[in-house]
Amino acid sequence: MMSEQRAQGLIFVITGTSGSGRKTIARRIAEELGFSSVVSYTTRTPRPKEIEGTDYKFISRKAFIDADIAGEFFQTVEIDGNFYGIKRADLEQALREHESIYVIVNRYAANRFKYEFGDRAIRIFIYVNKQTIMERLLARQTPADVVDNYLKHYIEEVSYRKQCEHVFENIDLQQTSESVRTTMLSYMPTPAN
Ligand SMILES: Nc1nc2c(ncn2[C@@H]2O[C@H](COP(=O)(O)OP(=O)(O)O)[C@@H](O)[C@H]2O)c(=O)[nH]1
Ligand SMILES: Nc1ncnc2c1ncn2[C@@H]1O[C@H](COP(=O)(O)OP(=O)(O)O)[C@@H](O)[C@H]1O
Repeated sequence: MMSEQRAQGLIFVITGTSGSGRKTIARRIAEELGFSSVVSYTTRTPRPKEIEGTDYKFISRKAFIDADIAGEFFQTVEIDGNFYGIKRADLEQALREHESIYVIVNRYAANRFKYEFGDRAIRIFIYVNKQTIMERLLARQTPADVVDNYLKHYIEEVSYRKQCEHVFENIDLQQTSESVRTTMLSYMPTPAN
């Protein structure tokens, strides 16, 4: 069964509470292990330091809606008036080209991945407590409205951990990255000696 999963490619679905370190951890590990990500499209305004194509593919509402009507999205969600979605073609291409891929999404997309891909979708839930998110974001001069948005969804987001295959509290970044990395590697074929 495991070899079938490998042959078809794995999807690490990184989810959890916003601001908990999902992007930071996923990117560190991906760089090390050579995993590729599928980047979501969004209609939200880019924040300072966000990079087109790396953080998101930023598009207009009209372009998003047109693509949605044309059936181009694997899934979409509306959060605080902004649309987010992963395109089917991007997902299919990534799965063709890479043995393992990852996505960073909220619970709606995580459920969708699980439903569609079953055992090939491994949900990794990363969280920290509300107070810590606030302290970390404020220490990095995150705009107050962004912090508010993150915290507003905390309760609904944190309860999803019970449904995920793996759950990590991100207290120490190095330690969490190591644990997530070990977990991901446990799904990968052992390299031949
Ligand atoms: N369902 C779904 N969620 C997404 C998608 N892309 C991003 N997200 C999640 O939606 C939320 C977007 O909130 P935002 O404030 O923009 O957070 P950030 O982009 O993680 O800093 C985050 O939890 C993302 O991980 C997607 O394509 N589908
Ligand atoms: N263990 C940690 N300790 C302190 N700061 C952290 C830790 N993990 C992540 N961060 C910081 O917290 C902020 C939010 O992380 P980010 O990866 O953007 O979260 P998410 O993708 O879950 O919204 C970033 O500024 C990041 O550098």
